[in-house]
Amino acid sequence: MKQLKVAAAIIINNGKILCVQRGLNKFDYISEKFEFPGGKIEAGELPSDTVVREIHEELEMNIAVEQDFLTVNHEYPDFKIQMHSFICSTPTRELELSEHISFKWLDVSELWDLDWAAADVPIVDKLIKELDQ
Ligand SMILES: Nc1nc2c([nH]c(=O)n2[C@H]2C[C@H](O)[C@@H](COP(=O)(O)OP(=O)(O)OP(=O)(O)O)O2)c(=O)[nH]1
Repeated sequence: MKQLKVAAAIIINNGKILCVQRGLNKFDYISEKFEFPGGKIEAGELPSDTVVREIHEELEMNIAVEQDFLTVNHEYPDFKIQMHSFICSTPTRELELSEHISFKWLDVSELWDLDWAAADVPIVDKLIKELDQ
């Protein structure tokens, strides 16, 4: 089975977390799901560099990586992913959507209002455990 290596950014600005929605996809289990922005790690690239590059490409946003958060291994029906996630900061909430169909800036307590890609569920759980007080 194909194994993807992905890096994703949990971008926090004034306590709100950026959540982005994927468009229609050939795999119904990721189609229109919410996720953290990011993408595939290129050969020789550090995962923390992947998130800075991808967030600039996809959202025209400049972020700073603050800390390693969680690495998730998830098996979808057609492929496996290993996803590294990082807590990141950004000086402004300005962004330009190019690959996603919507976005929301949410408090951690609101994260479960969204329909997340399955691989993101452990990240959302950990954010709620660590940040919701
Ligand atoms: N970026 C990102 N991808 C995620 C998350 N959760 C999750 O299951 N994925 C999956 C969806 C994709 O299959 C893969 C990420 O690859 P990608 O962003 O390059 O997406 P893609 O397959 O649409 O891209 P491409 O082949 O068109 O370049 O990981 C997440 O939180 N962020």
